[in-house]
Amino acid sequence: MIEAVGLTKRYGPKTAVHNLSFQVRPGTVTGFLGPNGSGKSTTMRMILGLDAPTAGHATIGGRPFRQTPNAARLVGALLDAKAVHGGRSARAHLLSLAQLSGIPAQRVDEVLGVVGLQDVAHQRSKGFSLGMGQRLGIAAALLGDPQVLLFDEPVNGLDPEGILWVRNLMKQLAAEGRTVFVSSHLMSEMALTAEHLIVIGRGQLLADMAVKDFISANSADFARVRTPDGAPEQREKLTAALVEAGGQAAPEADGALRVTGVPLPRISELAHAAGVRLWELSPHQASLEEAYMRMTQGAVDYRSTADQRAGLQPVAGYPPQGAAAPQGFVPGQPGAPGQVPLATPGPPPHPYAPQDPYARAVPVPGGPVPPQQGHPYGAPAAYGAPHPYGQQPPAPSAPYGQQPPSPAAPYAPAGPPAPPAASTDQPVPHTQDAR
Ligand SMILES: Nc1ncnc2c1ncn2[C@@H]1O[C@H](COP(=O)(O)OP(=O)(O)OP(=O)(O)O)[C@@H](O)[C@H]1O
Repeated sequence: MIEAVGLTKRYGPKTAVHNLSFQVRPGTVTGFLGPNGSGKSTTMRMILGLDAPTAGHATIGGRPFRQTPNAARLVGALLDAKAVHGGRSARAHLLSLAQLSGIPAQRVDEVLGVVGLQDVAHQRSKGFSLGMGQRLGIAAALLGDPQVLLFDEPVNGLDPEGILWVRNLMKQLAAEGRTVFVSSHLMSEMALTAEHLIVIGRGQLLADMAVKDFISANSADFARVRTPDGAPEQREKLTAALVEAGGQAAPEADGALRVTGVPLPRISELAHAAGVRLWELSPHQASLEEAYMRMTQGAVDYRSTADQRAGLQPVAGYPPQGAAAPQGFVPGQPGAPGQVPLATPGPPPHPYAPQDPYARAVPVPGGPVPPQQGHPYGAPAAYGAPHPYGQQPPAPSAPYGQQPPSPAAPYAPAGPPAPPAASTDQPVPHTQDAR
C-alpha cells in the first residue's frame, strides 16, 4: 500500500503539493487525475524518494521509500520515458537495471517480450519512437516483478493496440493483488482502467473515491425523450406535464427533450396519461470526463483562448471558461478523503452541449473486461502495424523497475546474449510473461 500523510512540497514561493493525504490500496487500479501542473508528478516523485517533502511524508508498505531495504526491488515505476541512455540498446538498458538488482538476464528477455519490443531489443533506444520508449519504460517497471507499481502517463504516445494492452496490463497486475497507481489525462481510458480515483487540483485533494461514486457525485444524469417528429404539440404537451410534475425539460437540437428531475418510469406514465406517444425514452449517465471537467473547472491553471487571427472558435459543447464557468473547487479549502468540495450546493447545471458523446465511456466497475487474447495481460497478439522505427528521439527509463526474483518464479541462470533480431516489417507480438 502507498500512503501519503500531509504531503507538502514547495519550490520557493510555489506550492506544488499542499497537505495531501491519501492511501493507494492493493488489488485495484487507482487513477491519479489532475489538470496540468496540479502536482501529480511531484507527488509521485516524493513517494519514490526522488524529491524530499517540505512537510508530511509518504510510505510504501509502511516505510519511506528511502528507508526500505532494497526499496528499488519493491517498486516498479515509469516516471519519465526519456530518462534513458540513448546510446544503449533496449536490452542493454534493461540488463544494466537488472544487474544492479541481481535479476537474471532471462527476465530481461521476458519483459522485452511482454512489452512487444523483442524484435528491436538490440536497437539503440535513442532511435525509438515515443510509444516504443513508453514500452521500454514499462518493461523496466516490470523487471523485478514488483508488488507496487507507479505509472506516470503510461499510455502517452501509444497506439490504440498499445493503449488496450496497457489497460489490460494494469488491470491484470491489480487482479494479482498488486498496488497500481497510474496517472493519466485520458479520461475515457481511466474510466475503463481504474476502479478508484484520487483527484487533485493545485496540489490539493479534490476527491478520493470510487470511479462510479465520483461520476454520480459530479454529474447530473438525464433522460432523452423523443416524441413523434412533425407533431410539436405532442412535445409541448409532454413538456407541460413534466414541468407540472416537478421536472425540467430542455429541447435538444434534434427535437428530443433532455429531461431531469423525473425518473424514467414516471416520464413514461406522464406521457401515457397525456396521450403522448414516445419514439425514444433513454437513460443517460454522464461520463468520467464530464464529471472530471465539472469538478476541476476551478483548479485549471492553463486555459486556451480562441485564436482570433485564425478565426478559431472554442469547441462547441464545452463549458464556458472564466468567471462564468461552474466552480467545482474552492481555492484554499483542502478536501478531505472522499469529499467533493463543490462551491454550490446540489448538482450544478449541466455545462455540456445537448448531445452526450461520452455516455458510453462510463465505467462499469466489475463489468465485462475486454477479451483476453492468449496473453496473461490480455494483449492483442501484435504490437501494431509496421512501425516507423527510429523516427523519434528519446526513450524511457524506470529507475525503480528492479526487483528480486520471486521465490515462486525461480529464474534460470543467464544464458548467452540473444542474437540480433532480423529486421522485419511484421508486427512485433507481445509474449507471455513467464513469471
Ligand atoms: N523542480 C521544480 N522547481 C520548481 N517548480 C516545480 C518543479 N517541479 C514542479 N514544479 C511546479 O510544481 C507544479 C506541479 O508540477 P507537476 O509536474 O507535479 O504537475 P503535474 O500534475 O504532474 O502536471 P502535468 O499533468 O502537466 O504533468 C507546477 O506548477 C510546476 O511548475
